[in-house]
Amino acid sequence: MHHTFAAPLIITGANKRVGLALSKALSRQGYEIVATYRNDPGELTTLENVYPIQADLTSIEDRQRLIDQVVTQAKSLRGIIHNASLWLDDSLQNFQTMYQVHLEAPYHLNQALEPLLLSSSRADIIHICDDSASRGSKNHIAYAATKAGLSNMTLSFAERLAPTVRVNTISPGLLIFKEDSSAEYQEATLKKALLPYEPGAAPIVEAVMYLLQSTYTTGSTVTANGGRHLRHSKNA
Ligand SMILES: NC(=O)C1=CN([C@@H]2O[C@H](COP(=O)(O)OP(=O)(O)OC[C@H]3O[C@@H](n4cnc5c(N)ncnc54)[C@H](OP(=O)(O)O)[C@@H]3O)[C@@H](O)[C@H]2O)C=CC1
Ligand SMILES: Nc1nc2c(c(=O)[nH]1)N=C([C@H](O)[C@@H](O)CO)CN2
Repeated sequence: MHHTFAAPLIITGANKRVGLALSKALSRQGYEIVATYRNDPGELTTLENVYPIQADLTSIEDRQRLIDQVVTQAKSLRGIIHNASLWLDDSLQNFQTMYQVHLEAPYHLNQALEPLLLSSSRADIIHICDDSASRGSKNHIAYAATKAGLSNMTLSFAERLAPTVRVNTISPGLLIFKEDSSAEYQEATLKKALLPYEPGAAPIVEAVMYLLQSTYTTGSTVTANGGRHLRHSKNA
């Protein structure tokens, strides 16, 4: 990245699915985007005002390289959207990996980039979590626990960085099925919400657009779960 930024937005895990939709929508709104990816930048290289940077967020060295690049080439920081994530089955190894991606990386980046965030006239940190953080998930215990930790960090960073930096959680239910998810799994999942359809990235894009322009919201959670939290007899 040899570009000098005024005040970019960092989006992690930006090369596919929700992260890519965010990069497209926000760059179209005029934001400069630093878009991190792990393996393949994909379409990111074709987007105007989007600057891909490779970083495996489980690696402290990769994260430090990302931080050093941003600090060197940006005058301030409009914000950080922590989207990168892995939805892994339960195992100790997977717990450690999701801890690194969902907790250690956001903590590391928020702390290290605090001076750049505070030098902005207005900055936002957005933690993309999961509805299961507030109710648990018997088949994804480690995933839900690490997402719950990320949601808790919203409270601490919101208090620490106010009023210049707003810090909020987005708590989605279903967004986009994995390509290999079965028809049976998809049917069962859709029935769990009052709004029984796969919404795609739109709930996140809508919530991010709201938060980036909000005047009085910090330390809060924007829930976009299709009513998943309500028990409803017809599909219970
Ligand atoms: N999809 C859904 O239905 C739901 C999603 N969410 C949350 O919404 C967000 C977006 O979801 P979705 O688009 O499905 O996410 P994905 O599972 O598609 O992954 C998002 C991105 O995270 C990146 N990533 C994974 N591990 C690492 C790593 N070690 N270092 C750097 N990047 C990494 C992936 O990169 P790579 O290309 O290398 O894999 C990918 O680009 C996530 O935070 C997710 O937890 C919450 C509820 C439901
Ligand atoms: N990083 C990811 N997190 C989650 C995903 C995903 O694909 N990547 N998917 C889900 C499920 O769709 C769930 O919301 C419904 O079964 C959860 N988190």
